Amino acid sequence: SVFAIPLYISARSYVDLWTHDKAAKRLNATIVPRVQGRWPGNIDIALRVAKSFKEEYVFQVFADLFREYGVTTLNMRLFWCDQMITMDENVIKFVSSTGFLHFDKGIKWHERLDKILGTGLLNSDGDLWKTGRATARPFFARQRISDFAIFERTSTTTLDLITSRCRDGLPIDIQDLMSRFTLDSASEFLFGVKLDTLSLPLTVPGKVKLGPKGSLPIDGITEFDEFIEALEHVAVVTTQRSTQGEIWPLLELFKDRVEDSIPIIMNFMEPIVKRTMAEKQRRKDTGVETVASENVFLDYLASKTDDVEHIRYELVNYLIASRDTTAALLTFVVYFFSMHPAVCDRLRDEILAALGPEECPTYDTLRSMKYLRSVLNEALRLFPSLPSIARTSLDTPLVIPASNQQAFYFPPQALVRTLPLLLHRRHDLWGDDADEFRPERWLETATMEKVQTTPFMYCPFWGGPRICIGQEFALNEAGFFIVKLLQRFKSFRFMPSFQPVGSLPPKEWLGKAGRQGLEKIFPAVNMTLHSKGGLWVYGALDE
Ligand code: HEM
Repeated sequence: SVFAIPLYISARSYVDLWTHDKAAKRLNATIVPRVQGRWPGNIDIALRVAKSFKEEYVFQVFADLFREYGVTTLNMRLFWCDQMITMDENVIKFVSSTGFLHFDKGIKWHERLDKILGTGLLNSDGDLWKTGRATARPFFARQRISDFAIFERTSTTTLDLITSRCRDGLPIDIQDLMSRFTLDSASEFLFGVKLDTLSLPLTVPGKVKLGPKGSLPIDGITEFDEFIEALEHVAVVTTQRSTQGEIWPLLELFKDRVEDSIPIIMNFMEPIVKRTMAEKQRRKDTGVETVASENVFLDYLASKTDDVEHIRYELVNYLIASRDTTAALLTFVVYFFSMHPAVCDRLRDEILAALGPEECPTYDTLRSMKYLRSVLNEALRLFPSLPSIARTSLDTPLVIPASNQQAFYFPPQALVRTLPLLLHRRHDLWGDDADEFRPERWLETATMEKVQTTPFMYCPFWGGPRICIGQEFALNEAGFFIVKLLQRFKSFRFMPSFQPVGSLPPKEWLGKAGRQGLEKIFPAVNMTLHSKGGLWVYGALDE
């Protein structure tokens, strides 16, 4: 029986490949080039991917594989199963948009994430997704998300923290601060609760260690740190599971690695949801028909359903979807300010000309600031907060239009990992300066025309029916914060000596091709993109 297992796997794989080759021929389509590893099941490739995620520049392994095969879509065939990777704008268009109905998140996604994301929007498929999206859509209408009062409160607290550090002549971990800023803003918007994580003790310069994503205090953790650590641990484990492919359940045979984190996250949410449901009941008993607050997502959800568990999951989904993504965008913008002072100056000029040193932006002023939008676009181009988005094809084989007049055969139940990060850096689409941070490109007719005719060459918010529902909210939040930031600070200096040990890019990166040779930080992925060890910067006040 020991020999029967590998024999069965090899035979099944052989039959699969033969069937796919035949089907592709019948449909007059091309087989997606298959990676030829040295070990059975391409186990060497799986190990190479896992190692690269830990040690190399972000998605280096995928970029290398595309280069080695000279293509933009590849089948890695990990553990004898189809696993596509693509940075082809036409394939991404099909998966997200024109062929939307032929894909879902897939069984493997659900195995990895169901325990944490449950019935929430980010995690759902089919009718559950349709209902969740239709329920949430009116809430994200323009008039609700253009109320900037929350951003004003949280921005002021955040800026005061940077100011006080700066007056002491010390740097601050912007990534940590942005996570708190977006968590406090999101929690007010989503649950109507001021979590006020900005008022909890900050990490102290020089007294930090490398955490799962950013910096963690060397000594003692607070309840907030425990919650954040649990959220981050889940992100780390689920990302590792995706790189381990089919074998992750085997590696967790004796212990589910998110088992301890989930109760911490749920216990954090429990009292918030319970309070809202009790308030709903109280209002009902006294004959009040209206919701507690029109502008709070939890109240809105509670008016639509009594399913407490679903509401809890929905909140976790929105919290995860909104916090780290927007925090990543803001972190990378400040990183670029520190690397490109001229961009920071030009943006400051635009802001001060439009609003002076104090006035808060409105929805309309934000729209009118073209350079601000260019800076956000450019940061999301080079560092899309979600650098990889996966889908699985349903039960029918597909013919997918790809670039270069090709049509690819896609087998049923195949995982496809789309890679906006690599797509956004393709020289053939973005030009020879694709790896450079140059917001001016967004003001040039050539770029705008290209993006208009090839919209899927830029998709930081994904596309099609599942495009990010919080896109407007995120751009308003980020735009608002940057305006306030540059009204008070004139420049930022990256302070590598304060980064925790093991978080800086290795010396060998210097001079390497692409962004790898330019980077002063170590960009890494745990669900969302982040800077390993945080981003310690010193802000110079305009005084
Ligand atoms: C810069 C910030 C953001 C970026 C780059 C971003 C990007 C994305 C992307 C790429 C997706 C598609 C993911 C997938 O289908 O697997 C997505 C989905 C989603 N985003 Fe965002 N997002 C951001 C901010 C936000 C905010 C602020 C919220 C909520 C207030 C939010 C809520 C969601 C939700 C609920 C989904 C799932 C939508 C669905 O499946 O129908 N996002 N986001």
